[in-house]
Amino acid sequence: MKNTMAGKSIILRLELLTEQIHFGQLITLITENGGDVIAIDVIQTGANWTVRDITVSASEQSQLDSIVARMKDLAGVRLVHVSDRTFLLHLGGKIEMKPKSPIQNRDDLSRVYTPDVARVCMAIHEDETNAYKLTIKRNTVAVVSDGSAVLGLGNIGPYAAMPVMEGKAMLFKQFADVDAFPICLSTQSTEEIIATIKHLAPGFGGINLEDISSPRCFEIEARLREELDIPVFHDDQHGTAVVLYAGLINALKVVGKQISEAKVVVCGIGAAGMACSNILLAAGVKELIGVDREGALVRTKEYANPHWTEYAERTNPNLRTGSLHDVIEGADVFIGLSAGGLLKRGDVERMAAKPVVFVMANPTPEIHPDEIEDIVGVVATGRSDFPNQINNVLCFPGIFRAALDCQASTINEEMKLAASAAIASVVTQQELNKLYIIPSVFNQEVVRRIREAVIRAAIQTGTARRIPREFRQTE
Ligand SMILES: NC(=O)c1ccc[n+]([C@@H]2O[C@H](COP(=O)([O-])OP(=O)(O)OC[C@H]3O[C@@H](n4cnc5c(N)ncnc54)[C@H](O)[C@@H]3O)[C@@H](O)[C@H]2O)c1
Ligand SMILES: O=C(O)C[C@H](O)C(=O)O
Ligand SMILES: [Mg+2]
Repeated sequence: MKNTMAGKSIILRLELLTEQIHFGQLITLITENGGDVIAIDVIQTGANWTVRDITVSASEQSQLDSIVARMKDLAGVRLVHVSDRTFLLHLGGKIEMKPKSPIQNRDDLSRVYTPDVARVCMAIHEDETNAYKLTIKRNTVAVVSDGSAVLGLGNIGPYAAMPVMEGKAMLFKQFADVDAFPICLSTQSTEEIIATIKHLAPGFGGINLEDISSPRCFEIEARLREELDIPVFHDDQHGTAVVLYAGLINALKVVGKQISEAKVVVCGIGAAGMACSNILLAAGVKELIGVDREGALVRTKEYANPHWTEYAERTNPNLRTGSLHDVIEGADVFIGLSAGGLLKRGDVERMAAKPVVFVMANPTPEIHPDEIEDIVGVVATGRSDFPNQINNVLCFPGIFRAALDCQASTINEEMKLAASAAIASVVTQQELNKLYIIPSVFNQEVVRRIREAVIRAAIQTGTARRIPREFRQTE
């Protein structure tokens, strides 16, 4: 399994004093440290100095790191900056807003803006449901984070969370043509987050909560679901659960096990771990053990986190106690939604035969798949650079496409289960194998099937406020 991780080439901007350093010395330094010079661009030159961009690639990040470190020590060289393709893609942000039609003359101006726009405003004032017809609401989702649990990076704050939220907005647009706005809030107060989202809801057809740490995320979502009439969906909980269940349906087929007989250990009972556990219980898992920082969650213990106490009531029927290392013995399925590096090869060796190991912490999984590939039935991660990417990106574009198209008032359990089944169904029986349990996000069937299945579920459960044309005859 090859890890083709992005970022193995960098661009070094160097200011060189030409009397002190020869270009050949730089090339030697780069090649001696395992790098290849891909391109050299002259940016500026003076009488005895020059500024150049040198693009260097290497097979390992550590080689690039040592090239950068040694450059810094060279006399006559000033390292102006180092950028890589990933950073270049982020310069100035990743998305922009564009008008749908140009404003070319006064007539256009008076229609899109005052005075004519006033008639449209009044049409909405008279009937607020017209907002779905006459504003961006029908196709727009707010991706809202407080920066408190960004990927597996933790509480890095709202500014640092923006690249992830911009990325989600890109994915919404590319995969499902949903217009999404990244919104990062400078508060981590539950009440302030709830109030802020309620105040900004009028312009949106849905709210995608993202990377808000547990347990606050549970109350924030529950209150907003109650108080708003548009879908509120905490992606780290439900998007992850939908995709996890889709992956597990297919992984269990590969290893020939039944979900009702599988012993499942979930590590990290935060936002994602809680929702994934809930979907697994609903799907019929009987022996489910949650593990977090205090070891296996068990009802004979007291927890400061009331969600863990409630969780322990519903899980761990055999009252197993101890660390992850202790309770993983004999498990058929491991699901990691905690932090990088927590799982050891020795733990996987002690699982049942043909174990299913979903190590979904981002960006660093609980164990590197290469370390266990030879001893697992199926291994999956959350990343796009390994096979079997169990990532909520497979769910959120399609589920919101469906919710917007039928103006769903909420996204309920039936809609989520329909989405899981739709994702799993994209992989045919003939295609299914250890390295292909879940479709690629680039597979266009994914959004199409989720949309269809979820709209049907919304219509059947009465949350659809609009029946899209193609569903009208058949319902
Ligand atoms: N692949 C995906 O689609 C996907 C989706 C959501 C979250 N995730 C990943 O799952 C992880 C958790 O995300 P979240 O949103 O649930 O965050 P969270 O902060 O709500 O939950 C993380 C949980 O892991 C626990 N944890 C952390 N370190 C631990 C340790 N050493 N031992 C035991 N438990 C530990 C925490 O106590 C917490 O309960 C992150 O790495 C995130 O990137 C992946
Ligand atoms: O953003 C992702 O790649 C998945 C998920 O939302 C996460 O928080 O890790
Ligand atoms: Mg997330």
